Amino acid sequence: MKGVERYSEFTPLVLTDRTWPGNRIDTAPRWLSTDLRDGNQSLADPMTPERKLQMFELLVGIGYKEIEVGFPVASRSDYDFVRMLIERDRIPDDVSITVLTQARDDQIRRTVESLKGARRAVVHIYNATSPLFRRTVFNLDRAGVRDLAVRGTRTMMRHAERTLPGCDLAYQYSPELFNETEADFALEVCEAVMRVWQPERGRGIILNFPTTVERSLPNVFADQIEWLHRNLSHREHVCLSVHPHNDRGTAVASAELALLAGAERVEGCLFGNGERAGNVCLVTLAMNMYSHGVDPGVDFSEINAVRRTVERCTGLPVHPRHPYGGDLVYTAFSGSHQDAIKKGFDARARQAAETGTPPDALPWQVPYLPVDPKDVGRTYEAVVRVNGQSGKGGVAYVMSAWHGLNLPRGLQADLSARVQWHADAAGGELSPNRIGALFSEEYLYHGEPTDPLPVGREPLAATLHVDGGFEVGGVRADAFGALGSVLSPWGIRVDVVHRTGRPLDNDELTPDQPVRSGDETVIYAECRSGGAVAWGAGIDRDVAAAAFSAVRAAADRLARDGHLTAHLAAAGH
Ligand SMILES: CC(=O)SCCNC(=O)CCNC(=O)[C@H](O)C(C)(C)COP(=O)(O)OP(=O)(O)OC[C@H]1O[C@@H](n2cnc3c(N)ncnc32)[C@H](O)[C@@H]1OP(=O)(O)O
Ligand SMILES: CC(C)C(=O)C(=O)O
Ligand SMILES: [Mg+2]
Repeated sequence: MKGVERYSEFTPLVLTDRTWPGNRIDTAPRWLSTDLRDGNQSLADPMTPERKLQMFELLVGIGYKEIEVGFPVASRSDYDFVRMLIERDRIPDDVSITVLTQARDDQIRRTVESLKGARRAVVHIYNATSPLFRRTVFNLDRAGVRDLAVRGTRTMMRHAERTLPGCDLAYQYSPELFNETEADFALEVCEAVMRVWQPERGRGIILNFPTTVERSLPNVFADQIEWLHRNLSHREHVCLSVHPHNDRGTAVASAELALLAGAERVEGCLFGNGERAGNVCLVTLAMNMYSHGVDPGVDFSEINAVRRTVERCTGLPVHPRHPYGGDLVYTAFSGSHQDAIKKGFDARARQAAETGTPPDALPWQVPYLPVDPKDVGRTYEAVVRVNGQSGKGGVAYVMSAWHGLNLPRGLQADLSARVQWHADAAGGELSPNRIGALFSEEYLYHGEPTDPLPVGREPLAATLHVDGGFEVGGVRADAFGALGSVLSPWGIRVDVVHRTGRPLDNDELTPDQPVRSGDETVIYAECRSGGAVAWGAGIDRDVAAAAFSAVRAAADRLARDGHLTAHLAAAGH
């Protein structure tokens, strides 16, 4: 690509004895949501006070205990929002709010004032430390930039002592552009800040290391974090926090590798809102942990509701492919995915029946679905959607999940071919209702139950597949004999009776016009005559009527194709 020569490789810190690759994430970190600060400051139309409050309440409801609520000196409304939370007592006792300020005396004073009356709070000061910013933004050398941080910390402490008596106040410092700062200088600034703050038991400090503009591979960031983790003094009183941005699309990986490397706290936004390509997505991080069996300590069991509120507050849509929360992330359109998903659900139903364990209590092992959609409040119906790329597994899934019908394998293939033809012709997706209607048109008998069978030239033999138990004449009968006797007056030879699989749980059926409505017996008839094969289905509370309808539907199809027997005529039908 033209212009590539204007860019240079990022020069990584060389840490040859790194240990983080062998570590595991087995507990949740401290989370901080910066939706109301970094998220908000990146919006063309910042949130109104009402939306900020909705967002704040959403975050509290999800379980976040540390929430950055704004940059009070940025605007009157930012300041007033902080005041409103405090004065109207909207902050739960176990939640700590954070406010951000530049390392400038006037700003710090006003920021501290915004917290008057708060029971618990964090003042967060930042200044850039990287060579580019030292040169371009501040026109200061290393010592000058270090002094900005030191002076800011002093100003904050002095002012807080007078202004915030009785507030359980914590301090956070961020060397902005940490990832582009020489490691020794980032450490020097943090150590200088700590000499002022004097961390000790009960008086910790949060040192927050941002990839303000993500520039390197995540493993490089992890090396930087492990180096700090080893070299920071007062380590037991330092909460080592990270604040990844997503400019290279690897913010989640940066955060996760940083946790392996010693980070204890992560700052980010829901669905990755935030400056440019966003802050790290807190939903993805939490759900990645959850899907490994680690409780993230925050609750996304109603992910659609969370998404709707975030979209309303930010005015930004969540992408349909966004991990865990997008509209399409639990949906397969393609045949081989659908086949595997259906088999996974079938295996789960079998395992539940065999072990007497409720399906929800079984370990989650369904192909192509990294988490159980129900765990985030999504449904099973949408995991399969059918278009021209779908196969028989997908069609069978729709018939089972939406219509309560477990089609035998041969019928799955037969219906699938028809569905595919229609999907291709229509050029898009076929809805479950459309597939149900197709099934009904193709395989159900819609005439009078007493209509005679059509007359053909060859004998008619039927293999019957029965879904649901049945009785004949009030007696629970042997399936083969019973159905044989039901159909023999019609001159139909019943070869074999199979049982099809158990339908999915009824609560997985939607009330939206399913083909099967209740406790009927369903019989599928695979009828052969003169080498031709056709399928029919019958659904009825009366097993004889179901069997007749199924065979009759199949016979109609054979007759249309000219294959039915003279022997039916000879039998008087
Ligand atoms: C990576 C991040 O997300 S950082 C957070 C960014 N968020 C925001 O900036 C949102 C809120 N900001 C604002 O509303 C405004 O920028 C204000 C109110 C904070 C400050 O406004 P102003 O003083 O009018 O202007 P501005 O932001 O351009 O200030 C730039 C000055 O601050 C200095 N400065 C910038 N950042 C810092 C910092 N962290 N610490 C100390 N000084 C800083 C600059 O060097 C510059 O100084 P100069 O005027 O001597 O050249
Ligand atoms: C204020 C700091 C932490 C920040 O948002 C960043 O560097 O991205
Ligand atoms: Mg940021």
